[in-house]
Amino acid sequence: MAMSLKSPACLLQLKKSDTFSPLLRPRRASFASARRFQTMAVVNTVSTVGLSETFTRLKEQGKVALIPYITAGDPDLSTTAQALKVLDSCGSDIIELGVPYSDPLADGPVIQAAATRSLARGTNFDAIIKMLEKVAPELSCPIALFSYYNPILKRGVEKFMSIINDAGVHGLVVPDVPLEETEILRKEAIKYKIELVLLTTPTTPVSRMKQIVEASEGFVYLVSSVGVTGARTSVSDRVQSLLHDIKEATTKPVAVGFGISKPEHAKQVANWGADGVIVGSAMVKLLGDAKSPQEGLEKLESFTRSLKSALP
Ligand SMILES: O=P(O)(O)OC[C@@H](O)[C@@H](O)c1c[nH]c2ccccc12
Repeated sequence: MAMSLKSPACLLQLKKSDTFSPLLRPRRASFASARRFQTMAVVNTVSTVGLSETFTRLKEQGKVALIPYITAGDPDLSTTAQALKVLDSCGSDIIELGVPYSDPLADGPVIQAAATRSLARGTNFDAIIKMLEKVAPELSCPIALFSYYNPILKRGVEKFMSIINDAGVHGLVVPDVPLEETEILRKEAIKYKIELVLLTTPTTPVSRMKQIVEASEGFVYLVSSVGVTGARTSVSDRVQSLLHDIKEATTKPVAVGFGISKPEHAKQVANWGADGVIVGSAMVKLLGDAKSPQEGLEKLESFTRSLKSALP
């Protein structure tokens, strides 16, 4: 669908969008969300498949997944809601939505600043969930929520999984959960049909990488470089050998993140055999630097399209 945010009609289109892509399947739902789903059915909601099925479908089509990350509530939650729709309608295959956290140790300055802005506006988990309950049924691509471990523990693992499942979330990425503690998360995630994505890095020993890929659901997150998130001028060519090693160990899809900020980076990583490409800081920067939310959304749209067109 040719989509531009130039005209207000576009936002109208976004609201009416009932993109029924071949990826759609009746969502698994708890009773509560099933009831909500039935009542919503009249308003052209779309339903999405989960992370691993998305990768399966893309692989059948010889395509590589584009996976943007944005921080919820930056610059505000209503812009986040629109950004999710823009990302969805401009070619994203999975969207990583970050829950802002006060101590984002693995994040570089761009995402740290986004989290600070969002928290300063009063963004909290309940408000994010409320927004998702409204927006998720209108998206044709699945959401993978991104949260640090502490907020999950504070709310209670089972409660957290149940809440995000009811809100229509399909996946969860927790960058700072030690592998030894993933068992608790995994058990509850499986119970609530949430795909728990685990991360492996360039310094992860092969034996530990094998445990991680074995336990990871949805896809394996390969962190491309040591350090924190943030756009790099180039993507380390070590990624090629890391992808090779992981693909020797598993048939699960592998998506690469960290530093990817240009279409040529995305193309390079796809050529090295990645099943998905994750872009965060570069997306977050567009929204954060924009003079207005509208300008941020327009820049997000054209950047997403440029990345998508660089991928098979
Ligand atoms: O920002 P980058 O360099 O494009 O990397 C993706 C990253 O933003 C996203 O996946 C993410 C956001 N916060 C994180 C913390 C740890 C690992 C990954 C992340």
